[in-house]
Amino acid sequence: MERGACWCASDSRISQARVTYPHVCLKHTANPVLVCLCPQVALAVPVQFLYNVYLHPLAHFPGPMLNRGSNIPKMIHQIRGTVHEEMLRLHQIYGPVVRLAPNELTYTSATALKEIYGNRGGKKSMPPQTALGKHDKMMFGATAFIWLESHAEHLRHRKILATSFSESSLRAQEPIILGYAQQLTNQLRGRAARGEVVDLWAWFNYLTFDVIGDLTFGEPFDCVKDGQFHPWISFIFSNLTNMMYSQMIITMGIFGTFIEMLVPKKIWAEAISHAQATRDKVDRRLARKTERPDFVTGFMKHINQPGGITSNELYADSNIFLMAGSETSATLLAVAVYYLLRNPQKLAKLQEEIRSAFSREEDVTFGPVSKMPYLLAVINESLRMHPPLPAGINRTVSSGGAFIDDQLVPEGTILQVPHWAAFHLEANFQDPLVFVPERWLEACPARYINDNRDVFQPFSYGQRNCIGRSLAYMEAKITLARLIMTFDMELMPESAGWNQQRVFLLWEKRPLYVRLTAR
Ligand code: HEM
Repeated sequence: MERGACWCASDSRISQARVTYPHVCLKHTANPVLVCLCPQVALAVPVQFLYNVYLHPLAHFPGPMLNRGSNIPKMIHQIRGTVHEEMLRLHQIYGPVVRLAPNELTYTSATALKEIYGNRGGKKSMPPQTALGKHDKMMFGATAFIWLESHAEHLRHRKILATSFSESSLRAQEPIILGYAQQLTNQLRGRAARGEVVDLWAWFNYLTFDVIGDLTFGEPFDCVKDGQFHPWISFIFSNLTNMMYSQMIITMGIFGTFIEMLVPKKIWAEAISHAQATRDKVDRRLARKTERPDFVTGFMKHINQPGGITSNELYADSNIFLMAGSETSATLLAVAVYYLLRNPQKLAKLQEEIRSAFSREEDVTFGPVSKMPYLLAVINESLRMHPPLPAGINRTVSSGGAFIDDQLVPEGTILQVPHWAAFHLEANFQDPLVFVPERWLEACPARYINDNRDVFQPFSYGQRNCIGRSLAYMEAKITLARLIMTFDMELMPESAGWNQQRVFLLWEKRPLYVRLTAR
């Protein structure tokens, strides 16, 4: 194609240009393309905007005019990492339902939460945004169960995988968790003895990644032992950020496809080599005949059996275990430590509960810690203050539409209950910005008695809620109790505002600097 020539000039030029699109377009023909498209775009954009604001089926839902007309305001906040704060601000102004973007509504009521994520009393449940899993097939030959649109298919996976997350499986897995928790305190004891300040955010990630890696693949990643991140973790982190961009691209429709074509080849190559490494690890685990109680032991007999799951499906599901089960749990632990160190009276209460119950760290096991009310209250309040998935999970209204809080929402609308915003609204929680574990105690102070506990679903709700919820509580209780048992902790001044983080699907990763003193 000649430099400066227009694609619209002839059909053959169009097809030629499309074949070599990324190079031709970016280096030589960007201006002519824009020249050709400009009049149409210039006309289409305001027409679409006016349609969205005044004639769209969601036109009567409240929200700022710019959000009602265009995806751009939401995207700006997503790119800046402030979408969670923006959703809180909008709900404070407009109430429990807000039109965040032309085709998106966000809700903060418990009734809406049940309708959006729940089983809807026999009506068709709402599927997740399945397009996010569209690259799974290319990487693993199957889509991970979390993205499956069909509820029947999701349920087939879920029933089989759930055997590895049952109470009895958890009890069998406890020694693996205890082993890593012990390794963590040993490592930290060494650093405390040398007077080093440690980044507990990183150490919690080492721990949770080791635990989930070991339970998924039956072999260690040795992050805690080596005191450093495994390259696998950086891939997961960058993959999560990519998912946020994918989500944005999907909402852009045809423009999204255009943008997707510009993704550098290096990113695809990295994703494919990561997928290969996942497959190799799963294959090694399947070839190993062991009764060690990891996830695979629980569902081994269903793999490649009629009505079971195929090994391709297992590759994709294993990838999800790693992504869903490591960073989320590390966030919870880091948040709990941060808020305890900022609130010495609450820390003292927890120290009293734990230190009066045990005389040695080795005695801190799940049985006794699962009966500690203040420890549970601290964990729940940490999940409220800083939910690991701050922006909520999207669902799409299925055929026939849905009645939510007495209003009809048409088919195809994207919905969510944004966790951070819902948990920080004064309409839902008294003193929402204050860390008050007592609100979760049975003997709840009168001031907090009317808190809207039903909207507090940090692990989501319904058939697709978090399968690893009990595992996450177990890991958090054991690790936190062992830390409190073993060390006194002091927050370093450079981490004083650690909770002020941006959100890119998950929270921005920032070091949590703490000085530990062994007791
Ligand atoms: C504090 C820690 C955690 C939090 C806050 C959390 C939260 C969530 C949320 C909000 C969902 C979305 C459910 C939905 O789509 O409605 C989810 C799904 C999921 N989580 Fe977790 N999670 C945590 C820990 C874990 C752990 C330890 C695992 C262990 C492997 C895990 C595995 C999964 C899986 C596999 C799904 C998909 C479930 C499905 O589609 O049926 N999560 N989690």
